[in-house]
Amino acid sequence: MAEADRITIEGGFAGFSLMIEAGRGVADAALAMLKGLAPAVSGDVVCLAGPGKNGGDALVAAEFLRRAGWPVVVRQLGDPLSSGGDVAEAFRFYRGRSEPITSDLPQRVTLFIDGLFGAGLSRPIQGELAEIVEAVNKSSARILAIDLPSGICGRTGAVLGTAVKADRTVTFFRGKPGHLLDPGRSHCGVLDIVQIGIEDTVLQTIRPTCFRNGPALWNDVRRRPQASGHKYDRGHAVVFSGPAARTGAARLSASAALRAGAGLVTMFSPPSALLVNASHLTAIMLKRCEGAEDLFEHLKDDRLNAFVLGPGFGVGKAARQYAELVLGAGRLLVLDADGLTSFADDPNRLFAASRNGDREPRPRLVLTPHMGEFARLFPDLAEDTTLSKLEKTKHASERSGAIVVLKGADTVIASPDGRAAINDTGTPWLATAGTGDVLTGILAAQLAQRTPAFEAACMSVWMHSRAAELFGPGLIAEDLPGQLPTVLTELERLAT
Ligand SMILES: NC(=O)C1=CN([C@@H]2O[C@H](COP(=O)(O)OP(=O)(O)OC[C@H]3O[C@@H](n4cnc5c(N)ncnc54)[C@H](O)[C@@H]3O)[C@@H](O)[C@H]2O)[C@@H](O)CC1
Ligand SMILES: Nc1ncnc2c1ncn2[C@@H]1O[C@H](COP(=O)(O)OP(=O)(O)O)[C@@H](O)[C@H]1O
Ligand SMILES: [K+]
Repeated sequence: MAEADRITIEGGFAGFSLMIEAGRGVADAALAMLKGLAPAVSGDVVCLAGPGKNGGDALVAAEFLRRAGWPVVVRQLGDPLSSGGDVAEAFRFYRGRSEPITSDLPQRVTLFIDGLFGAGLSRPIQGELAEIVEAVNKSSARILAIDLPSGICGRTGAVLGTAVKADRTVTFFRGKPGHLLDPGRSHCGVLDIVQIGIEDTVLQTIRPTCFRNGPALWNDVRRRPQASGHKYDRGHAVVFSGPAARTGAARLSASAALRAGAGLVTMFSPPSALLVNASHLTAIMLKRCEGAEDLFEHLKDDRLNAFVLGPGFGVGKAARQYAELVLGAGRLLVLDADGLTSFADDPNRLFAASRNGDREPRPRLVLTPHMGEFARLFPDLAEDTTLSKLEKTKHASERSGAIVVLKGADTVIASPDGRAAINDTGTPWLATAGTGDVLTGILAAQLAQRTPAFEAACMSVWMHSRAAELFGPGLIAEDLPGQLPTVLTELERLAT
């Protein structure tokens, strides 16, 4: 953002004009929150203004709200005139009441506007400032945060000391990692992104590598059936089944793979589980696979191009051997659950198989850990409290040469080439047994259709989340594949 700001100002746009536009955007969001209330009988709109430009934005917003007829009071931290520059100008722009800030907040407040700290937060909020933040959070008034809820780190989403819990946050130009990563995301409430005069062309200079996950990132490379195509054009996905008592996870994955667009899906099953799998499968094919030699034979069919290993598979030597064989044969592999845990004692063995001797590999391996599984493969990264979830995932991807999908409410997807995406869609109903297995199947389908692996992972996470949103409350893993046709229809509509 500092760079975006600099390029814009260098291009002839005054810094204070950016602040005016930012303050106007905040005032508009405030007016939307105040809609239906009458200024004459409402409590005050209290603008908390910090010492930096975040406070400057608050002062500008305060002036626009005052002009709109609202009873506004500014509670000021520090001396804005001594800050100089745009902040001093903002202070002169504001013509209303201003008092020094204390933890003794006004009694009748309709709305707090939090302009204490934004991108410039440089240390934890402590002492009386922490008391002020706690008092704001405890009040029954609604809270609108400027740029970031004060106390949230924009780079990591972490709470530094304590942080405002906003109902709504207005940020400028683009969202930042701290808006999308927990706990920052939950402190933001509804996120509004307002344009303040910074041109999109600045991105050509800045070349960002981190994105908010969404169709704009990948819908144009999404594969779809061609008019004259046949099923093999859409790839042949394979899911490894676990033993007789643990076959459900692999079937969830396989049915998702078929729904998500793989032309064919085959389950590779140990002999003990053939009967139970056979009694449940229809369009999905079934093959016996007992040990490395069997798999080696099967891999001679080079139409089998994308594999899922892990859901319900069991931890141990078989998983390690199968993963190495599949990668060694140049196939694409989604490794999940038990497949990941099987390499806990020797993650480097997995990373070597992932690179497969290539000097500049195109990733063929996708790892889909939740935080617990991630800690088994990357214990040092998991423990490092200085790293954000985004940074942990990026390091893990670089180290392993694989696409890493670190799951959770704020799933992060990273590629060894440095690109990363944060997903902020989906519902908490996804926190239910087996939804991760469904994700592996959706992913295998995209890989089978030869979508580049990073885009395949991003789109799969998004489709999975969208399926959950469409189903709504009461979701169980089995419900997700049935929503995929609607998700695909929506994506088709967006593409045309
Ligand atoms: N394109 C842009 O970059 C724009 C930025 N704008 C605003 O500018 C903000 C960034 O402004 P600044 O860089 O001035 O930073 P801030 O306004 O976020 O705060 C920086 C000030 O807070 C102090 N501070 C930081 N952490 C503290 C703590 N824990 N306790 C006490 N004091 C602390 C610092 O010493 C410094 O004086 C953005 O968040 C946004 O609201 C807008 O004016 C519009 C344009
Ligand atoms: N609170 C949440 N909000 C949104 N998505 C969630 C939430 N919790 C979990 N998920 C998603 O649900 C899935 C759970 O996968 P996983 O942990 O592997 O479970 P399982 O092994 O039971 O399938 C992941 O895709 C994850 O991102
Ligand atoms: K703020």
